[in-house]
Amino acid sequence: MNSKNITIIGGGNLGSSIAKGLVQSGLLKPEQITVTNLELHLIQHLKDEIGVNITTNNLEAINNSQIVIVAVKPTVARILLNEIKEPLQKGKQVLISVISGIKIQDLEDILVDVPVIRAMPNTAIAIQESMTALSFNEKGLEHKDEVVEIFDQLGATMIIPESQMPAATVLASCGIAFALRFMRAASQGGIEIGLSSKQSLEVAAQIMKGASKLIIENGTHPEPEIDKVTTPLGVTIKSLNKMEHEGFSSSLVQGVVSGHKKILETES
Ligand SMILES: NC(=O)C1=CN([C@@H]2O[C@H](COP(=O)(O)OP(=O)(O)OC[C@H]3O[C@@H](n4cnc5c(N)ncnc54)[C@H](OP(=O)(O)O)[C@@H]3O)[C@@H](O)[C@H]2O)C=CC1
Ligand SMILES: O=C(O)[C@@H]1CCC=N1
Repeated sequence: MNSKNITIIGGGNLGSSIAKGLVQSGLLKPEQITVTNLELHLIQHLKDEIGVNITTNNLEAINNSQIVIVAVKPTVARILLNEIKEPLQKGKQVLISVISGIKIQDLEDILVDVPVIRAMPNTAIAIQESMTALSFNEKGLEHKDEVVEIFDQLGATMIIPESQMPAATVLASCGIAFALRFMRAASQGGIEIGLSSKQSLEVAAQIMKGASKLIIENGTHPEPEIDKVTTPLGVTIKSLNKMEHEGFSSSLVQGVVSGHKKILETES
């Protein structure tokens, strides 16, 4: 990896987060990373804060790179891919698409004979804590090790068949927003029972970190961990039962399924 350059096309929410994570990881030097955008002033902060190259010239950036990450909105994806297909087909750069709802076949229809990987990360990639799902086309598989090496530096990585990509999009990528909404709701509850807004948020963030680490580091399931907290006749079970009466788990499951239906419509 040390000698390769990466271009990120589309320095928006996710593209900028990927650039930040890459620099923080130390896997590449900032000068090996180029971020492009339609308007340079919108990504000037990346040059100022993390020292990566910035440009509006997609073709030049691609020609100077071996790995190209495309992070534009689905609505402009096809136009963009048609604009950049020539240098990609000539140079055989590895193309990593984080665009949701655009299948490998759609990418291959435009980019003939190019190694293609679909990656579905979340914005915690900026701090190397993403959950990233990866699917490869046949040529992309030749680059599996180096692509996994990159995303392993940026959090946890899961290789999945592309048929699971809609599910991974909802749970891994949208899921960080679901978790943050839980955090906000918990902290609002905290304020109502007497903690300051600052205290509430600090507590809510730390309980989520603690809960995550318990599961990730111990390899256990949430339910036995919940059992350890629920004292008979106690406070926790009173709160949990009220939450469940109000549809807590059910609303989360339905929300996830609803997002899945939406992405399946896009991918069909
Ligand atoms: N945000 C997230 O958490 C996640 C997003 N994704 C996917 O990643 C993609 C990007 O999402 P997100 O970062 O939120 O979107 P943003 O709109 O924040 O970022 C996309 C950026 O690409 C720029 N852009 C558009 N056209 C071009 C072009 N031709 N050349 C260079 N840059 C261009 C846009 O500029 P302008 O605004 O001026 O149009 C914008 O700054 C989407 O396809 C999304 O589905 C996947 C997983 C998680
Ligand atoms: O909301 C969206 O459509 C994108 C895809 C995954 C996360 N954000």
